[in-house]
Amino acid sequence: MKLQMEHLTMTYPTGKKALQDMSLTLSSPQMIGLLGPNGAGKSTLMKLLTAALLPTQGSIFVDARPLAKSEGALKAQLGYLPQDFGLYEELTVTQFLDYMAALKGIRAPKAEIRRVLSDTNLTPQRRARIRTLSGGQRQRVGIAQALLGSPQLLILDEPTVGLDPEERIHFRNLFAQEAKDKLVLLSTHIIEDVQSVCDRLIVIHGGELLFDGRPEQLVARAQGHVGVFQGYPPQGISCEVTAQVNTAGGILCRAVAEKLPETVQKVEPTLEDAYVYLVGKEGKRP
Ligand SMILES: Nc1ncnc2c1ncn2[C@@H]1O[C@H](COP(=O)(O)OP(=O)(O)OP(=O)(O)O)[C@@H](O)[C@H]1O
Repeated sequence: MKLQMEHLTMTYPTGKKALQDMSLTLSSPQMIGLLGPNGAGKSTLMKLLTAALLPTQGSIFVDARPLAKSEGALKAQLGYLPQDFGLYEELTVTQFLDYMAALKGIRAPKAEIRRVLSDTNLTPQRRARIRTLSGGQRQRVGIAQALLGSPQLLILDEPTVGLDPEERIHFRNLFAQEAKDKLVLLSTHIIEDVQSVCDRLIVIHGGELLFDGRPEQLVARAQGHVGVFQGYPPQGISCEVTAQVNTAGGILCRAVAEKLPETVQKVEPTLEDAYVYLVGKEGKRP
């Protein structure tokens, strides 16, 4: 599957320009992490790709056909977890998945529901009413409905929100497994979610594309811009602290900056440092 976005612009009726002239091509199999600060335009991009919104300018092609002409075909291959999805509070988990399976036209729903319940560790809750579930369990129901029918395209808007660290690792591995033969696009604020599993990262900020490439290419951009300060960085140095630790010798701060003082010990950037460096630099742009 190939999704092409050409010069996509989305301006909401309020006048807010949420995406500006975005051109990207996504092809399967691949797991792509979509990163960006709050309000960057990640959900807007995902809504455009799932035809939940129409762009004000630009075009989307699905396997070289315009999205407007292939919407039915796209939806048949799509598993989508929106950021705010409505759950039917009075249904049990199985009833809800059964309903979603019917909407998706899945032929043997029972076996498929059993599979997604097991993949999302929800088998023990299968008979629980949705209103009785915890936040993390509700999120897993959302993921389960996206996985129904093994769609070729998975679009997951912040799938790990509300999940505990153990569950996050489980889902990270599950999505990576799915991406072996599918196209998986997931948005997140959590760098660890994309660190070891995504082949490709797309970073957007203020509706514009800041970076598109492999994680190690993003890391390379921050080389020479990450240092460790003994104590807090002195006043007057424009930098962003990405970590701090208490040691026997006092506090050590890890910070990224466009220009570090000569005396600071430079260290290898992590992906998180590189992301903070990229987004911070953009935020300071006049
Ligand atoms: N329906 C809407 N009407 C007007 N403006 C909107 C609408 N939806 C989103 N926006 C604005 O568009 C911009 C991009 O929003 P979007 O939800 O796509 O960002 P995001 O990257 O997903 O943010 P977050 O990480 O906080 O979920 C924001 O400034 C937001 O306030």
